[in-house]
Amino acid sequence: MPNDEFQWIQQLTPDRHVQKHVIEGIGDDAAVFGTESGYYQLLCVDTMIENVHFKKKTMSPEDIGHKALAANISDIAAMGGIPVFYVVSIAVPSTWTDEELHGIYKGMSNIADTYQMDMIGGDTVSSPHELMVSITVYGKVEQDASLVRRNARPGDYVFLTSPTGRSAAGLELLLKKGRLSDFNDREKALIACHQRPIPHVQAGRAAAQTKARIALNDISDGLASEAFELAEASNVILELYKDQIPIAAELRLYSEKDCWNWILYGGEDFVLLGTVSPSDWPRLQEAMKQQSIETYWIGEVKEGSPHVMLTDQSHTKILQKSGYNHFRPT
Ligand SMILES: Nc1ncnc2c1ncn2[C@@H]1O[C@H](COP(=O)(O)OP(=O)(O)OP(=O)(O)O)[C@@H](O)[C@H]1O
Ligand SMILES: Cc1ncc(C[n+]2csc(CCOP(=O)(O)O)c2C)c(N)n1
Ligand SMILES: [Mg+2]
Ligand SMILES: [Mg+2]
Ligand SMILES: [Mg+2]
Repeated sequence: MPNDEFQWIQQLTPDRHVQKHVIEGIGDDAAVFGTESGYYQLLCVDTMIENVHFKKKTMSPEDIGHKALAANISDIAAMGGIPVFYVVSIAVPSTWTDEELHGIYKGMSNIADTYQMDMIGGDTVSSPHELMVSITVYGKVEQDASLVRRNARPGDYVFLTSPTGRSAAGLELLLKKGRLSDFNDREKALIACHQRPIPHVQAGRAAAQTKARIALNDISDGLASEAFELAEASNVILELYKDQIPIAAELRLYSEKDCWNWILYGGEDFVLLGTVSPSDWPRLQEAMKQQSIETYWIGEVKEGSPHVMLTDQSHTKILQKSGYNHFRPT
């Protein structure tokens, strides 16, 4: 732990901002920024805590910083937005070194640079046991775009912007062997999905730019759970076709049971799950393709009381809303 809170804050203060709307960044009682006309403002917060979201065994300090910000950027992506600023709250136990904390901030600033985001504030406290990092992200989206969860309608198609399940498979490898063990290239790819997820900002932007009625959600708690959230918010049924759900090449080696467990319930994929009308689907696919993003058609929206169904050949079963639940961790 650093030996002076205030010196530490001073040394992590950026000396310039990329975003021109910052009026006051770190150094006063609150950050001050202007807004742009024509945009709605987006605000979200997500928290990561040691032994729940990461362990020293599973993630390096830089991974922790990267993923904490990536998870928040992913929520902005799920609204079709552009991430702009962030503020960081960190609770630090005495066992974490200056160098490790520096690593966390380096992980954040590296991914922030990718999206030209500025850190404009935060809060620092000590913690008796575990490290916690909570990031609040501010973003913006054009006022004529609307990608809210309640947008799904019967007859819509259900799509995914990438296969799911790799992060959970990577986590299992890390929990078994630890991040400093030897892994083959396939395992390394799975581990990277867990440690350094890439938020689907370009996919969200492409969806927003179609101006179509699209419901969008990012996958943090698992495909089944997030599909259920779309169903509930829109008061519809989502029917997913098992043979249309993409299986990542890196997962094909594992047992059917493990593979489908990760795909449906694993979580922390940070890819996007959405619905769109059949008439807007070709336009959406084209907009995605122009950004070199593949979209996977995985099902249809049906009328009825909200739930998620998984159809395999002609056999249909109801998918439970299982996946990650903080009050019911497995
Ligand atoms: N403790 C809380 N107090 C107030 N609102 C909350 C609280 N926790 C969650 N919410 C709100 O509930 C909604 C769902 O939150 P949730 O955290 O499940 O979504 P998410 O951030 O997309 O998912 P995840 O946290 O799994 O990445 C959001 O609108 C969020 O702002
Ligand atoms: C050490 C360790 N054990 C378990 C997990 C799995 N995990 C933790 S939180 C979460 C859901 C997303 O979080 P949130 O809902 O807070 O966004 C998942 C899938 C992990 N990452 N590390
Ligand atoms: Mg959340
Ligand atoms: Mg989300
Ligand atoms: Mg969650």
